[in-house]
Amino acid sequence: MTDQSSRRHRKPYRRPQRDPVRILAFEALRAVDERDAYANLVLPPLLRKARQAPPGPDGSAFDSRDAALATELVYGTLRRQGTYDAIIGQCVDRPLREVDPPVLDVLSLGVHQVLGTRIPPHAAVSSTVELARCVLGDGRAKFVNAVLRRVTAHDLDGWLERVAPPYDEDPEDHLGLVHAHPRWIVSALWDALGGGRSGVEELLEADNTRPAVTLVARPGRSTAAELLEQPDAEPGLWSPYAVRLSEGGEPGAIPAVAEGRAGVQDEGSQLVALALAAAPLEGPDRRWLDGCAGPGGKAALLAALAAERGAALLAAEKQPHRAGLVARSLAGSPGEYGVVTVDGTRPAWRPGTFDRVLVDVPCTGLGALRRRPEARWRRRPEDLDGFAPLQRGLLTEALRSTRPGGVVGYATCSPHLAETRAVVDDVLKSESAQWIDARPLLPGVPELGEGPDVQLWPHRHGTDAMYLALLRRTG
Ligand SMILES: C[S@@+](CC[C@H](N)C(=O)[O-])C[C@H]1O[C@@H](n2cnc3c(N)ncnc32)[C@H](O)[C@@H]1O
Repeated sequence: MTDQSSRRHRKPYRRPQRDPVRILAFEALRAVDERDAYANLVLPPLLRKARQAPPGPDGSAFDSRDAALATELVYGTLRRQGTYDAIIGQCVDRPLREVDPPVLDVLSLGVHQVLGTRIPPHAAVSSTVELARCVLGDGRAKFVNAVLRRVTAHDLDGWLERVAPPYDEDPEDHLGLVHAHPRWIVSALWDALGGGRSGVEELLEADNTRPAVTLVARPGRSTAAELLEQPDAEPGLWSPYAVRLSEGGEPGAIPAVAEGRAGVQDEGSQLVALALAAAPLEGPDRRWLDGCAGPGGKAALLAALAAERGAALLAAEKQPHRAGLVARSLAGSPGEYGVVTVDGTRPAWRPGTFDRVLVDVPCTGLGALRRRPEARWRRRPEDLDGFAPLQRGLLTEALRSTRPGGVVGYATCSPHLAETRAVVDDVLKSESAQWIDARPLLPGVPELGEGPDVQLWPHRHGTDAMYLALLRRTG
């Protein structure tokens, strides 16, 4: 064949089509993968930039439907990463670790569209191949095309039958692959929840569902009624100060939120602050401490509650920049308050200074997996060992900072038993304190277990899985 005839038969070159939604989703995945960024922090500026960009060649601008699709693609792909990796592993002829990370990100985005959305498979494949041509080049786009065609051979259930062991053979691995959680997290959640298969499946599914945006009307500064004037606003489920925005929207644009009279806060966090404030107390009730205050959500609610009864709140935080966030969150609080940068395991105040103390300690965050789609794949069981001494140290000093008869709330945003009951039980071996039954202090909230501590759950209460133990200082 002459040069001329081969040229005649070659397909004419066609430029790849740039799809701003998929390019944005790819950029977000790269940031999460390369820089260990959090998707919930990376996405908003990318979406803002896309909205401000000039319209494309066809005259279309990036609108709210594009933003919703990009968000769903990023969150869905990250959340199901472990399951998608197992499926991709069956469709490539080499170990996954030998596939370049950007190629794997494009493949995962494609698999999510094929198996996890209503986008028709052929459209999912062709849009992913176009994305690959834009961000990886034509050569690697061919590889993406070949792999995704293999993925389209089955639907998600078909693939799960192939990659997950039967439940009876290995329940944790089965549930981990079907509901996209690492095995060790399935085990830990199951231990904390107790019970049989259906409860843990409901919990794992709830972790895969994005939560509604919940607002708190800070008492004395705003009211739920004011927030309910927003379109798509509904009363919260348990907290009298909570309002849910079913459409999410832009909470920062609501005047009460912009002015700090209200905030964005999960109802579980609201309940923790409300229960601590409602715990019965004899004697003075003037000095409150939030010993782990950053970024200041619970501190702002506590400050408002303290102000209503003439008490003062000290908000302590070890990290200077997070102490700055606390100061911002408390700005405009009506009562007396202070913010200090301090290590709560070596406090600067005298023992027995406070009447009520909250320590909402650093933890694995396994109770908030629905908010952080990538977190479950990043956490390691060894992380628990890192938090253990700090959690014990902070609770010990919180008790020592409290006067006899005063109340301490120990809270975590993790239901892992090593971070909840085990910490409290250990500290009670050396500190003088007794349990307070926290359940009556969350009025109307069902299924709080046998007490005296409480564990909230996304699938039961629609909240993050917050844990709260209330203790009274006795000596
Ligand atoms: C789970 S967060 C608290 C969330 C906060 N209560 C809220 O509702 O916004 C734990 C906080 O404890 C802080 N922290 C970590 N070690 C600390 C220490 N030794 N002393 C005081 N704060 C500490 C972390 O920087 C982090 O801001």
